[in-house]
Amino acid sequence: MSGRLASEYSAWKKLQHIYDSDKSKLILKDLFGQDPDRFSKFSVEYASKDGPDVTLLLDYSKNLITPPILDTLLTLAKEAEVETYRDKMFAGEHINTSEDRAVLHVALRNFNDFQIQEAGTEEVNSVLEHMKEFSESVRNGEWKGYTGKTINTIVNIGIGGSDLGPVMVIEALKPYSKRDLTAHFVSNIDGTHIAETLRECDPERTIFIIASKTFTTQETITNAETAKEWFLSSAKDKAHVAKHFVALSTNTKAVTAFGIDEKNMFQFWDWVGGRYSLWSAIGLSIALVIGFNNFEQLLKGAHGMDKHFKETPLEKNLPVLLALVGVWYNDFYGAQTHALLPYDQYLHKFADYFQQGDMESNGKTVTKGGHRVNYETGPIIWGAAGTNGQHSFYQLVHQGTKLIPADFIAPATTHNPIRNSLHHRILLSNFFAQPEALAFGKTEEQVRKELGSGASEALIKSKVFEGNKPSNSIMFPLLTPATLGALVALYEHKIFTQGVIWGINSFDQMGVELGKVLAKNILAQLEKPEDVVGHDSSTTGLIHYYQKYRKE
Ligand SMILES: O=P(O)(O)OC[C@H]1O[C@](O)(CO)[C@@H](O)[C@@H]1O
Repeated sequence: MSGRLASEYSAWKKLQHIYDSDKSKLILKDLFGQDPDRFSKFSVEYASKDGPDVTLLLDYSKNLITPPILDTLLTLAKEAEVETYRDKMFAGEHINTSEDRAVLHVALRNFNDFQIQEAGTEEVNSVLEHMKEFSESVRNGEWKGYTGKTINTIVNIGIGGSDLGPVMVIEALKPYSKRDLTAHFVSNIDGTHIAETLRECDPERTIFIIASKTFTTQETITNAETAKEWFLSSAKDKAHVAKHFVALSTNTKAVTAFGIDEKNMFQFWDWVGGRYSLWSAIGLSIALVIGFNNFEQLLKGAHGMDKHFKETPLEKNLPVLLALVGVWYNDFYGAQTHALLPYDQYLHKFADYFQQGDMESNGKTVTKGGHRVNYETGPIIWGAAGTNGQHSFYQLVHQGTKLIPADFIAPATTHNPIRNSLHHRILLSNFFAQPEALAFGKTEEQVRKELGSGASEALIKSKVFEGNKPSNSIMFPLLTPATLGALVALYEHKIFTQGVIWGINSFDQMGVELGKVLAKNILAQLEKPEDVVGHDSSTTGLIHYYQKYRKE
């Protein structure tokens, strides 16, 4: 984040040299064969120092690295001043330089621990208190709708960071949820999303949570207005809006202009990036569904990981290690993607969440200093919950031509130990087997032996697994709120570390602006064919096609 080109660091040059000269020697089978202690050398167990008990095991031994490569990667982190920039972030320095903002999602889960100087941080606790009061009164039935009935449905209307975090966490922490409170999430501007959701809502028993940092996002404001119209078609009196609409935002003026009472507004601050906001008022739907105490556990779990990131030497620092092995594949092996593969159905939205978290943060081409990078930055993030992925895209991961580094994530125990944990044992056997198969493969010799003499050469070749595909494995005892908090913070800090190394600003998102501006212009031209001006022939042709069929 210094804005320097990563390729100028001497450690970067050394890594390139090692890659060029040693690549063919980096064979996992051999590396494990040569060193029986490889697992203990390349794994770290994290244990929270205070707060709720969280332990996490990171096994990064199945990576194409040796001790000298890891040392050089650590030197790279030092040269890029990861520690300095980390400390600047925690101190509230304006490391989001393009927007001149601090980056302080860590202050949302700080519980007065680190000293952070930035306007607004002193208000964090009172917003948490407001969230507590509100969520408890809805959950215990004190909060009543306009006809005096209790609330049984919440609808969060938000998009991107004002949607994905709460969706992911509520899915992940379902075992802790109040089962008689239904949560819906409306994000897409496609009217289908809100229409289908409203079909399932009773206006007398529904609260709409309008979640938007800026309160100007077209999708969110349009969906919120539609929800208000729908609500008022039953409630009639605008005064009832106060019982059914709340806002999560930094923009008081726009919230009140929309018609939401300021006392029903939950504030946050410009130093909370959208994709880092689930810990803020944006987490209100989480607190409503799992209860405030569990929400607080989530925050405390994340704080434990913040402490670890801030205080642990780089060589034992989980986010740093994940970041460094990621850089190794992304920048030297030319890997284009990184798969997140949780073997936990509750984490089925984890990859979706970190698609925004990682790709909106690190999908940049210029450094903070304005130079075009001459290396790869953020990887394409994707994934699905195991074992579903195995029956879909793992074929390519095992035998395709691409190198796909992956993180396998699993809890040692399950919230649903049905049939004496039979399902979980089968799930975990797959979780253990897949990284093993990827790393060690299956040789032609083994295949020949298995198939016997009559097998065709083509069949033999098709059954070979080249192996040597790297992965990390992350395990924890059980997916609790605090563990999830730590896990999410782990990835947040990984993204931060990579951003610092690549010299980019991980905290703006200029790349989403152009499309928004063009869409606004096009919206004004959709009425009549003669209005469609200033476009290329393809765009004009597409709009004309639409105009031929439009009905309204
Ligand atoms: O919370 P807001 O201001 O409605 O923004 C929603 C999302 O839009 C973006 O600005 C761009 O997609 C995201 O960064 C953000 O999470």
